[in-house]
Amino acid sequence: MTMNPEKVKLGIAPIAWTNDDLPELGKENTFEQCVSEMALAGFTGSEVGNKYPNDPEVLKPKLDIRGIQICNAWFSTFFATRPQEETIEEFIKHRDFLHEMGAKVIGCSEQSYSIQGLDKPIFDEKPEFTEEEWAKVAAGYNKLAELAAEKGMKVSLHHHMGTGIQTPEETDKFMEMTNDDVYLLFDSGHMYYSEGTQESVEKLLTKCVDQIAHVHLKDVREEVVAEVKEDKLSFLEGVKMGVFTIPGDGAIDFDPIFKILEEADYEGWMVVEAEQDPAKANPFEYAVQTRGFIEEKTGL
Ligand SMILES: O=C1C[C@@H](O)[C@H](O)[C@@H](O)C1=O
Ligand SMILES: [Co+2]
Repeated sequence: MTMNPEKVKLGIAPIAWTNDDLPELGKENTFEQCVSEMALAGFTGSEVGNKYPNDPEVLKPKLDIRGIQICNAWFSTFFATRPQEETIEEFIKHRDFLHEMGAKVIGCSEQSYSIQGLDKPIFDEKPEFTEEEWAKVAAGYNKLAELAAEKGMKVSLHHHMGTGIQTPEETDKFMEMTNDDVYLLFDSGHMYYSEGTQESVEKLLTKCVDQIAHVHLKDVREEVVAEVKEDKLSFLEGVKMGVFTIPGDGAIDFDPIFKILEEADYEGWMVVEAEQDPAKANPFEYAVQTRGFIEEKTGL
């Protein structure tokens, strides 16, 4: 199976070098080492990490010289629990920064009541939204889509472990409740982690594929998921133990994932986002390994 390199671009996230959610992981890795190794491993896109210069005039030349483009950056929304204007105000700043950097997509996650950064068992205490909260979230994202369109950009929702939009049913509900200009950021690792089956990943992907604006590729180590469940561990404890890994190194079969995207004529970025402890999983070596895996599977 081959994917069209004119349509599908490959990026990698800085989270494997320095983890912004767990800053002690990879604190020794510098911004320049990170982006140099991304380029050396054969990637042309990156998301934005905390160590990246936040002035586009400083950041852009440092990426241009390495042949790297910014394709997205995480944005947290709080529509269920805070006044809409608060999220909107922050979103406009974020949108304008990404627009200046040349990105076309803004990947957002609804973080009201999220436990992803808390010391709570990830499989037992995820939030559930009331119908009233769902309505606020949907209205908020419809507004973000309009604001993104002002700059020719797309807003996309990242379904995420430990949030109110984690499972296939919740993701589906979100997509049904929002307008057609609200897109999905599909993350293979989060869907597999939530449901534990290849089938659920493929089913959601097939159902939503025409609404996907951005893809995060990550794999899952099933034996670590079992420990997380058994010992009632938090999301970040799971990350430290290696619940996520690079595509090709875990339980997920990526052949059907690439096939579904290709058959739907997916156009956009696929970003390897495999957060692990860099002391145990050398980020450059893992980047090179997964770049080879993706080339073998897709021809990209
Ligand atoms: O897109 C993501 C951003 C990270 O901060 C997050 O926790 C990770 O798991 C992810 O998928
Ligand atoms: Co992700």
